Amino acid sequence: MSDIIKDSIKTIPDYPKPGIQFRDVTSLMQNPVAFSATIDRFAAQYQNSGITAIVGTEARGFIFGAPLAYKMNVPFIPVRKPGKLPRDVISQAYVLEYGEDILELHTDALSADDKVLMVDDLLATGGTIEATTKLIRKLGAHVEDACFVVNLPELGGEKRLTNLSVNSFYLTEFEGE
Ligand SMILES: O=P(O)(O)OC[C@H]1O[C@H](OP(=O)(O)OP(=O)(O)O)[C@H](O)[C@@H]1O
Ligand SMILES: Nc1ncnc2[nH]cnc12
Repeated sequence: MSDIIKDSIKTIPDYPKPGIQFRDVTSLMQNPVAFSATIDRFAAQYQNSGITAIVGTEARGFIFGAPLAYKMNVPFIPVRKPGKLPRDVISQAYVLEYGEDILELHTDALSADDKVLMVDDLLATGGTIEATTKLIRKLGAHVEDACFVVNLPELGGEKRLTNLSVNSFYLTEFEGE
């Protein structure tokens, strides 16, 4: 069956390293019908969910998180790579499918009253979203859910989120392709 979201995502073999099948959402963003369908499907999933803030992780989490926050009329909170946020921050180290890094969040961005939806383009090993979950919880806020355009089930991120007691939602999956 044709799926406008999955069909609009290109796969680039051996990028950025040999053995990685890179699922490229820039081709989805180039297609306005696919891009708006993506944001509309996330918004439909979370309408009436009581979400008070959306957290998106640099860089591709910004691309989907900011329009969703606009559509849901809630704040958009960026989680950024080190040294990019100007006020007081908390930090969290993490490991990726092809490297390692640190993520940061402004200390005044969230409070204990917040019910947070995390948004990213893709779930692979789950390292990025686990680090983002830890940052949000360090501020005392509640992680309500995580949503992704793409899940790569073979890389184990979904299991990692289950272990963290975080519900997850995906628009499409690539498995053995
Ligand atoms: O589940 P994981 O194994 O953590 O991988 C998924 C993360 O990797 C990619 O970001 P990347 O760190 O490549 O940065 P970018 O968004 O700046 O391209 C992607 O946008 C996710 O955030
Ligand atoms: N295979 C992959 N494709 C696109 N982005 C990614 N981020 C981590 N793994 C990825």
